[in-house]
Amino acid sequence: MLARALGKSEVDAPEVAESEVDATAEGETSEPEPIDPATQRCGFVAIVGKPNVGKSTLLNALVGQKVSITSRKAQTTRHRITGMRTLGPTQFVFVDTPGFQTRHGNALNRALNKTVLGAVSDVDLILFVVEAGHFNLADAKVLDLLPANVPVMLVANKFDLVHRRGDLAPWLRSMQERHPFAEFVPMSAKHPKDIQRLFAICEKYLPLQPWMHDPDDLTDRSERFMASEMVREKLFRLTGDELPYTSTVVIDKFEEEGALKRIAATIVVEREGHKGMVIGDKGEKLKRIGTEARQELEKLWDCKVYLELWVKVRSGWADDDARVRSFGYE
Ligand SMILES: Nc1nc2c(ncn2[C@@H]2O[C@H](COP(=O)(O)OP(=O)(O)OP(=O)(O)O)[C@@H](O)[C@H]2O)c(=O)[nH]1
Repeated sequence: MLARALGKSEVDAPEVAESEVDATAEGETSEPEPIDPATQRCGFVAIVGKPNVGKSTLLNALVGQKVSITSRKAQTTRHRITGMRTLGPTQFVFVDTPGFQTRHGNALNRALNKTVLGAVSDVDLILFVVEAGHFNLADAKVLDLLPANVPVMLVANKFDLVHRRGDLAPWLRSMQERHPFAEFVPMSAKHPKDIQRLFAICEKYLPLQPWMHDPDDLTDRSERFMASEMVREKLFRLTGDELPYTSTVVIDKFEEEGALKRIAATIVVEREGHKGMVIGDKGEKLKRIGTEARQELEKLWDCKVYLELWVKVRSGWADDDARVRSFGYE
């Protein structure tokens, strides 16, 4: 009840709606009553924001723990979907926005921004995530790119880090002047109660239409994609800020032998110096990236994984349109 705690009059923000959506475990009992298609809601929700504001944490919390259990279904919609969640009569389909890159105008950034713009232009709702109480040029650049015809909800995340909550009211008021936000939601992506409240607020923005996916589905991403994302996550987590975002991961081999998956992946970096950062002293960094990614994949798929990692330098790949495409960015 964070928005409520702040009070509508205090922040002069649009009313926060209550609804019957139940994101608790009881809401997902194994044999729920069938929902009449005439009362079903289904729609696309995009999560955008500058790096590090908590988008991934939020998405994982919204989709639930099983986000990474992949089905083998081919992509059937016009969006790149990262996850979905069906609660009560409503199916929330979350679409991928690979991060707005506003720093450089190279081919990779152009491709990413195009994908992002394509992804958000025809969704039903955009969650614009910022850190509660903060707004800088990087946030403004993302906000500037958002289409005018889609409702945008301001998610003021990391509310738990705001010590003087009264200070947030003037900040929220100043945010109202920046964009005609549909709602203001101070919250913490790490608090399940806030996630439940966010579902309830989002629900009414999704159109009344039959579900597009099985209510038990959580993602339609391939296992191959999940493997490259997992390596990428460990790569960036373990190299910190030193490694430029232009580094990427390519899956060279993905084979299944009974209960074993054999994966070979290449981490592609731009400079010889970056290669050293990834490999680390006596190869210790690369080994750790591999071990951590493998352990998580094993947990995810509940099977043995053999993961082989390579590092290659492809100088200037982020500036080369054809190469960007060859690495899977449209
Ligand atoms: N205290 C607090 N920390 C949070 C919250 N949400 C996310 N974080 C932390 O913020 C950091 C960044 O979170 P991510 O989810 O990786 O952020 P992101 O926006 O996806 O980042 P990029 O992938 O760089 O775009 C992580 O250390 C999270 O644990 C929150 O509500 N409260």
